[in-house]
Amino acid sequence: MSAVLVVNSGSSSFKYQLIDLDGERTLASGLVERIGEEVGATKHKNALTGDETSNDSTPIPDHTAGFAVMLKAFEQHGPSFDEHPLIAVGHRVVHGGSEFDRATIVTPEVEHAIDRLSALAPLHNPANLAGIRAAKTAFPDAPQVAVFDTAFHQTLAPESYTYAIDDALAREYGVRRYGFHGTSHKFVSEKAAEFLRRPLAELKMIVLHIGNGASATAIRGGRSIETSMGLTPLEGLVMGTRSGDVDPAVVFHLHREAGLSFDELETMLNKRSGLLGLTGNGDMRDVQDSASRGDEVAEAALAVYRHRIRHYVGAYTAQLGGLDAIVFTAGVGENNALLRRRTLAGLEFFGVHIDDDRNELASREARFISEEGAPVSVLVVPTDEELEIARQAAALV
Ligand SMILES: Nc1ncnc2c1ncn2[C@@H]1O[C@H](COP(=O)(O)OP(=O)(O)O)[C@@H](O)[C@H]1O
Ligand SMILES: CC(=O)OP(=O)(O)O
Ligand SMILES: [Mg+2]
Repeated sequence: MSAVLVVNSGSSSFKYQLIDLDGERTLASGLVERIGEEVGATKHKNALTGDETSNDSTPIPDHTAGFAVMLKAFEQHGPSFDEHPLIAVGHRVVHGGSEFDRATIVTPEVEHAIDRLSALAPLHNPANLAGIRAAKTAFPDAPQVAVFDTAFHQTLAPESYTYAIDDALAREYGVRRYGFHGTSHKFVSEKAAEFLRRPLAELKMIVLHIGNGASATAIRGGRSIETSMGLTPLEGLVMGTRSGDVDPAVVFHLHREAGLSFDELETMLNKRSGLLGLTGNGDMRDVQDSASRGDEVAEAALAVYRHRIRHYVGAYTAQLGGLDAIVFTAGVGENNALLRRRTLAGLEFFGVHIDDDRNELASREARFISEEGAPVSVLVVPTDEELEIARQAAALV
């Protein structure tokens, strides 16, 4: 028995999964939301019995209180930690800066580094740290392992991670591209190679992780060589609420002309842009539904969204010097067939041929959506960041 509890903390919520690595089974999963609000909301599912519970009447002032609620759910609805003793708690940590190129056991120094990197990921790192501290209190005997979104992208070459700004300033303040969603890009690229029955070492691929947050990564021989998110998870693709690429002068212009403060602009670009900014709704399902009903604003927003993805597919094909596979993953990438088809339409000239029947097939398995024998394999590969975190945590302890 080797169970790992995986924790993915956000500022006002956390998701968790208890994973048994013998056979890689999820034993339980759940969600604690609305931390700090008047009342919290929790869900817990015992995957062994199918028993599901939820509670949305108890206030949850902070992550430590959230952990107590989670522990109680395990006690009341199982499975029990006595039968599935924890070998580790694995934490998703969004920003690991240049310090971490792999998962690591959380020591006081590591905690300190995650705290210091909060300046570069103010929305994510403080929450990740709160989760780690709560887990230490709840499970004092289990090693805590931090698995960083940035780690997989530490293989980027300087010409790919360097912003062409004042070098001394950039060095002093750690200004460079770091890249995110690395745990997912790594998991999905390995799974794609397995599915294609080809060694990862000889594959050139582009992974499109398109969820609420979205990023594209070019992977050559299993190593990340280009990725669309940058210093923070704001750069690159159009997202649910984030703008992705903009000219930085947009910030100066709106500061001077519209009188918006830097804090307001940061919030605008991170939380009120992307699909939400363009259409008033940040959820792809809703935007897609509106577009299907003929809403022109929604259709125009989707055109911007697809255009940006194609931009990266073209750029990354050039940087890879060829292309074996394009892989779609995450909430939108796995589920939105129309978006996949329209994004890659017209790319036959470089070997991309989508098979409409394969593309429309809904499935939870890795699958081809390109035509049989097409020069570029286009795949959908469901991501599983929690399983990858559990694997990396177990490998360390
Ligand atoms: N069946 C679906 N069709 C289209 N979009 C979907 C579908 N299921 C989920 N999505 C979209 O996926 C996004 C969430 O993706 P997810 O990977 O869960 O994001 P995150 O982990 O960043 O919260 C939402 O925009 C949601 O609308
Ligand atoms: C780093 C990041 O953008 O994460 P998410 O997609 O979960 O918001
Ligand atoms: Mg995600």
